[in-house]
Parts: sequence; C-alpha cells; structure tokens
Amino acid sequence: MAQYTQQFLSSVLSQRGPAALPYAEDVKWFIRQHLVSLTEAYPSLQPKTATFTHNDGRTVNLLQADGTVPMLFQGVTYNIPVAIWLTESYPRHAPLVFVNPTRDMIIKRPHQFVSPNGVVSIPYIQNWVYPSSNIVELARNLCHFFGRDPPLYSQRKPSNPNPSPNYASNNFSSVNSSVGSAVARPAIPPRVYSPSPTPTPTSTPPPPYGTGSVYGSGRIMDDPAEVFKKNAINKLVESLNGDIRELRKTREAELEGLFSAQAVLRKREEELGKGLKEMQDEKEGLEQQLQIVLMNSDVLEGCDVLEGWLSENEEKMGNNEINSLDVDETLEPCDALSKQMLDCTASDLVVEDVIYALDKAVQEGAIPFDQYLRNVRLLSREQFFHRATASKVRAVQMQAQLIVIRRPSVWIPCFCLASENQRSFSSTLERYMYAQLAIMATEYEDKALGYGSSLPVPSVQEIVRNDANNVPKRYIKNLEDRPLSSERLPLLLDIPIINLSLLTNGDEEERRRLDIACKEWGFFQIINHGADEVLPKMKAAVAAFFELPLCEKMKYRMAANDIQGYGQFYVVSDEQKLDWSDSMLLMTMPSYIRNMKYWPIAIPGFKEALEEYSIELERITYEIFGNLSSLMGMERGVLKELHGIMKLGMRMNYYPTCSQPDLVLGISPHSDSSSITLLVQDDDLTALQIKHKEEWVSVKPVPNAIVVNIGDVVEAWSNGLYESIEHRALINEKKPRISVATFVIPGDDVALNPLETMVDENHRPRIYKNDVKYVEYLRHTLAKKMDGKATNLEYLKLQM
Ligand SMILES: O=C(O)CCC(=O)C(=O)O
Ligand SMILES: [Fe+2]
Repeated sequence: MAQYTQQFLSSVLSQRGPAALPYAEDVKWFIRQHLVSLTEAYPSLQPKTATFTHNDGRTVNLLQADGTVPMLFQGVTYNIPVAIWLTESYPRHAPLVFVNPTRDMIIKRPHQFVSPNGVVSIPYIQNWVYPSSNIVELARNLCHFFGRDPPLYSQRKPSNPNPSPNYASNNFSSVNSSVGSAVARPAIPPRVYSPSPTPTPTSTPPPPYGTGSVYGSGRIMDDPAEVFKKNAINKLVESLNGDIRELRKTREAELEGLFSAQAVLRKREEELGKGLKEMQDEKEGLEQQLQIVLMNSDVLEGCDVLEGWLSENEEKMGNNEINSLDVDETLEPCDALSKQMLDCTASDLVVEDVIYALDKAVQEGAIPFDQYLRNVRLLSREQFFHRATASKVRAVQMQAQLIVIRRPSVWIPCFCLASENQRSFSSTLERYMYAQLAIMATEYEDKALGYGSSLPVPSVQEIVRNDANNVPKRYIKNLEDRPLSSERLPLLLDIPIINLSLLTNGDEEERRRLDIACKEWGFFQIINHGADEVLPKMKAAVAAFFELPLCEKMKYRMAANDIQGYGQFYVVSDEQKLDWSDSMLLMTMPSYIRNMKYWPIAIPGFKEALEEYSIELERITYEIFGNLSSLMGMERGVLKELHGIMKLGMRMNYYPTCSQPDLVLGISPHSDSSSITLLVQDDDLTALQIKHKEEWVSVKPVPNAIVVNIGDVVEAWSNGLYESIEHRALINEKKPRISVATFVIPGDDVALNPLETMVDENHRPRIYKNDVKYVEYLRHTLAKKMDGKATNLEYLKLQM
C-alpha cells in the first residue's frame, strides 16, 4: 500500500506541461513526504488528484487526501469522512479541509469548527506555520477536536410516524428536532481500513447535542434516503447562499468601481466646465481688446503718418542735406492764423532767450544794472505783445475750431507749441507778470487735463451690435447691486412738477413748491421752461452722434488724461464692474472753454444744437438759482455769483438694450458733483430711479419736461437742507435709451463752505467743512468708481 502511494505520488508530482500539478518545484518534495507520512499514520486517508473549483470559478487539478479520520467519542471510535485539499500554496499555507458527509449524514449546526457547508477551521489550520506545520499533525488535531464535538450526525425518519411514548422517552429522540421528526446522530460509516476495530457501543451514548442523538457504527436507525435528501438540500442552500454572497461581493465591487468612475467623470466635467468658462472669459476679454485696438486704429494711422514724415526727413539727413534744411520749413502752418501763432510764439521764445542771456550777463557783471533793466523792460514789453497776440489768435482759432496746425498730412496740437513758452523765468517782477499773461492763455487746456481720467473701455453699443445676447461678465453686477425685479416695476409716486414760467413771474406759491421739492425730493421736473424748440434739435443731434459708426465716434474718444469725450466715466480699475452705457461729455459753456477736438463737427447742426440748448439751460439755471437764493435767505443773484465762472458740462448717455436687463445697470447709483443737474430723457421709457426715503422710485418721464436735481455743491452750500439725491438708470430689454445730463458747476477755486444764511449754530449747526475748493472735490470724486452718494459727500463733511 505504502509503495503504491509512493509510486502514485512520484508520478503525479513529476508531471510537466499542461498536466503538471500547480505546486512550486521547491516544495514538491515536502508534499510527497507529508502525504506519505499521512497515509502511514492514517491509512484511512489516501492521496488522489481531483478538480478543485475556486470561488471565482477557476478550476485546478490538486492533490487531495481523501478518506476518514477516526474520532473517539464517549469511548467509541467513529470515522469522520474528510477531504484535505492541498491548495497551490501548500505547504506555505494550510490546506483546505472539508468534512465529507455521506448521503445519510448531516452536518451539526452550529459547530464550533465546521461551517454549515463543511469547511473545517480548527486552531491548527488557523495557526499554520510553514515549514513546521504539516498534514499529519493536522489529522491528529482533527481527531482531537472532532472527538470533543462530533461534526456529523446521521439522520433518518422514524419508522413510526406516531412514536410510542417509549420512543419519545428515548434519549436519542426528540420532538424538537430542527429537521422535523427526523433524528440526528453522529455518523460513522464503517470503513474497511478502519485503524482499529470499531466497537459496538454496549449502551446508547447520550446525545452530544440537545436535539440530536449519537448514532454508533453498525446501528442503522435512520432513513438514509431522507438524510441524503436533507443533506443535499442543505448543501444546495449553502452553496446557493455562498454563490449569492460571492455574486453580491462581485457586484458590490463593480458598483464601487462604477461609483468611483462616476466621481472621476463628474470631476472631469467640472474641470471641463471651468476650462470652458475660462476660455469664454478669455474670448470675451480678447474681443474687448480687439475692439479697443480697432478703436485705436486711427492712432495707428497717425503713427504711420508720423513715421512717414520722419523717414522723409531722415532721408534728407542721410543725403547730407541737414545743413541745407531750413528749420523754419519743418513746420508749415496750414492757414494764416496758424502762421501768425507760429510767428508770435517764435518771437516770444527769441525774446525769452535774449532776456535769459541778459540775466547771465548782469550776474557776471558784463553789463551795468541800469542798462540791463532798460533792455529787459523793452524786451518784456515786446514779449507781452507777442503773447497777447498769441492769446487772441488762440481764442479765434478755438472759435473757428482750428485746434491744429496742419502740415501736409501731419498734425501737431497747437498747445504743444504754446506750452514751450513756460520755460525759464527771469527774476524781475515785470517779466513774471508778463509771463503770467501768457500762461493764462493756456490755462483752460491744462485745467481740462487736470480734473481726472477714466480707463478706456469697449463700447457697449458695439457689443450689442455684434451680438445682442452677449452680456460680458464685466457688466454683470454683483448680486447686491442688481436691481430687484420688484424695483423694476414703475412706482406710483410722482416726483414734483414745477412750472418754471410761474417762477419767472415771481409766483410765491410756486416758489414754495420748489422749496418743498428741493427739501423733500431733491428732484423735480420743470415744465413751461421755454426750451421746447431747442429740445428736439438737441436730441436729434445727440442721437445722430451715437448712430455714427464706431470708428467715427472713436475720433472723439476721451484722451487718457481727460474726462471729456466719448467713453465711460469713473472707470478706475480693470476689475471694476462696468455700466451698460456709453457716454460723451462735452464742456459747452462758457464757449471759450470748449475743447473742439471732441466736438463731432461732421454732424450737421451738432454744434449749433448744443449751443442753443446750452444757452437755454443757462437761462433756466439762473431762474432756479434766483429762486433758490431767495429761499436760502439771500439776494436773488447770490448763487449765480457764487459760481464764479459758471460752467456747463453736458453728458450724453446711450443705454443700449440688454438681453438680461436684471443683471446690469445703465448707470450705477451716484449723486452728481454739480450744483444742479438738468436732465433730458426719452419720453417713452421709464429708467431713471431716485432713492427716496430709502426706496428706489422711478421717475416717469413727463413729455418735454426737464428733470432737475440738486447736486453735491448745493447740498454743501445749503448745509444739507437741499439734499443731493442718489440716483441710477435701469436698462430696457427692447429699446435703447438716450439721456442728456447737463451739470452746472462752479469755477475751480470756488469754496464749498456752507453759506452763512444756512448755518445756525443752535438749530442748524454746520455739517460741512470750510475751504474745500470745488476742483479738489471734483478730482476726489473722479478718482473713484461710482458708488452711491455717501462716499463722495463724506469728503466734504465735518468729522463729528
Ligand atoms: O440717464 C439717466 O437717467 C441718468 C443719467 C445721470 O444720472 C447722469 O448722467 O449723471
Ligand atoms: Fe447723475
């Protein structure tokens, strides 16, 4: 037998190729030894090869020790059928051991070491250690543990379905059996190669388990068919459960995989969305930049012309013509006025140089002092005439809108030449005085450049013209700044209406109404103002301007250091949210302060229309000022005089349609930095809103009326009695809108002190500072984005 076993093992373990057993070569010798020793110790176990099916369905040919192990239970030896599978990793890992019930046996449930599907798990298996552990020891442990708690019982139907009381009182029977009326006992099928003669128990052993009965060898008390059926069902259920568990595990793992794939896809989708948005933003930004570049194309054209001119002159220099180049010919005035301007400026500079030389001479003692004084007096006198002439010529030029001197296709702004004469000054009083005169001549141009500036931004009208549905991110207001849909509904409150002709006729009642309007609303509409004829002309001229192609409008765009011209105001940073509007600001009065380079004189009648309208506005303004002066307890003319040189600045606003009007604002909430503002708007669109008692109230247009509002200057002068009111403009989805706001402003040096009549230390203490000059205030407001009223007026308020 032993020889047979050895031969068998040598043969199967030495197989090569596809039929080879799946054990590592270095352990095959061990395996052989283990099995030989096992069969020697337990002849009831014999090695064989059989197909093993793994849980994942893989099948493999493995060695197995098959047979029974003896177990001693209450002095009787029983044979427990087992199968010991040497898996691929044996002997590094423990073998798999199964009890192998025959058809008339049932596995005891529960059992400490045997699962319902027959898998044996005794401590020896769990604590398997390579290389000391082996199957001989394992078999010995099986005998030991099975002896303590038999894992198998035989099972049979009682032959008598109505057991006799005797039977019922029998130790081995139980009516509580988990398998109905069946009785279970340890099953010990007799084997020929039983190691020891199986004794027949002399007395019936007590049941090892409350509901079962031990079935000794040789005692056929159970119905084998029934036991087999039960076992088969149990096995099937167990194997089904196992399959379900496995299937569930696999599905769960699959599901897990799908979930993580879904998470990855979600993340990717998010990233793609983000990337797409970034690309859209970039596209938007690029489109805007393109627009600005296109807008600046005329500057580029100018550069081309200048470059052409330079290379023409460089050529001359290259041809050694530099000596023959007449300096007087480098600039060629295009008309008589420009020639005169050039001549007197040149003469002025010549005198300047001579005086400078005389200064040096007298300092070095080269000429006597009395001679120096005589010459300086003569020269200064001459210089004065040149400067006076220049100043006159400039005024005429301005009137004639000749702001440039033209060489063939080259232009040089007139004030470039004029500013030259601010060079060195002599120490003499005379020269200083005469120089002051010349400086005054250029004063307005310089001042216009000193108020402030605004960054260039794209034309909103153009954005909408290109794509009516496009609302670039930069225009979408933050949530808290957007108009609420409830605020977009026209409000029932009507702002006061003042009849100007009544005021002109000295109507006390109307003046009282004006007082209330200024105190309680800060806004009113004037009718019967007498400007009806000029209004349509002015409106048509402004509309015509905005209808010009972009490249034409851009000829009048705001310069980098100016606030006049075409563009948007109060743009101080690239991050700032923008308003949904384009504007054009022109200083219109007094006429000599106009910077004609911004005036679209190509539009027939534009200048005349604005001029006539401005004259009417001056008249209306004086009437309002007269009445307000009286209401403030002063002579009628005081407010007008307080302005010094009163100026009118006209801001024309174009509000294009917007596909998402709830997200944008035509003009952000602000108060005007004027003394008063006169606004003309389209008659058929309600868009202007004012902050009245903490609520936004719409100003419903009254046909042909002019809306008047109190500005910051009058608020300061009136010590807060007449308030400058915060206002804003909404956007319409269907119709574009145009409004023209004319700001009445005082001279630059006018102080914004509260007027004496408006201060009463007991009842109306002064709340605004003294000595803030208007220009200072204007610069302060222009340096910030529009942001309500408070931020501006805080600057004027006394710190309490
Ligand atoms: O367009 C409007 O109704 C308001 C304009 C305005 O407030 C302004 O230009 O200051
Ligand atoms: Fe305004």
